[in-house]
Amino acid sequence: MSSTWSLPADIEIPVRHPMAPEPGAQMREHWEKCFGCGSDQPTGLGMTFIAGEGLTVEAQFDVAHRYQGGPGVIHGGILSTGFDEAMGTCCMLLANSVVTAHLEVDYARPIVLGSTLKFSCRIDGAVRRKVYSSAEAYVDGSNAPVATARALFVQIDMDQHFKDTKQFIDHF
Ligand SMILES: CCCCC/C=C\C/C=C\C/C=C\C/C=C\CCCC(=O)SCCNC(=O)CCNC(=O)[C@H](O)C(C)(C)COP(=O)(O)OP(=O)(O)OC[C@H]1O[C@@H](n2cnc3c(N)ncnc32)[C@H](O)[C@@H]1OP(=O)(O)O
Repeated sequence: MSSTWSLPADIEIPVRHPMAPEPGAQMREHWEKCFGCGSDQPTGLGMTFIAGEGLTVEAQFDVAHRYQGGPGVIHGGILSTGFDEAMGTCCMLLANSVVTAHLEVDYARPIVLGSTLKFSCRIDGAVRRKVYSSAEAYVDGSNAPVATARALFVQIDMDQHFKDTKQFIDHF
């Protein structure tokens, strides 16, 4: 796998928020209607997240048959959604609201339907509102990643960012 991705020279390691879940504790969903993590989104991925040490998060979901791309294997867009959600949730360790500005994925192996797909994610650093993250995906029983990803998230003001879609929101 190769990538042209590089981190900026002025990157700094941010501080994990003191109110972030303890290592080993579950990370909460950020929005119950979210396709990735939402408990009120029955057709979604139903991802779950465990806070790790430092600026890390472990995530997973089961690769249901409806996520099929080619015969018997996951759709690449579903895999990238999993990365997006897992790395975005990792940014919640900073207690910031973020959206994805850039996401890139290297697909190394096909992922068979019925697998449990696991993600190891970390925050690599931050510059101003920018939070850089990277992650690997694994399937059960393998130590070699089936895919890797890197992403840039940008901190937002929630009221401002969702000002034109408030009709979909009833609790913030
Ligand atoms: C729809 C789902 C929403 C989910 C999030 C909801 C709530 C958030 C709450 C908690 C978050 C927790 C967990 C998140 C979990 C899951 C993750 C799912 C997230 C998504 O799935 S979210 C949907 C897809 N996402 C978008 O819908 C974004 C559309 N977009 C924009 O809304 C703007 O584009 C924005 C806000 C990104 C920036 O706009 P802006 O005006 O605020 O700021 P600006 O442009 O100045 O950029 C500031 C600095 O970022 C650099 N920069 C920007 N873009 C770059 C790029 N592509 N490449 C390299 N650098 C980039 C600039 O160069 C500058 O850098 P510098 O500081 O060095 O000048």
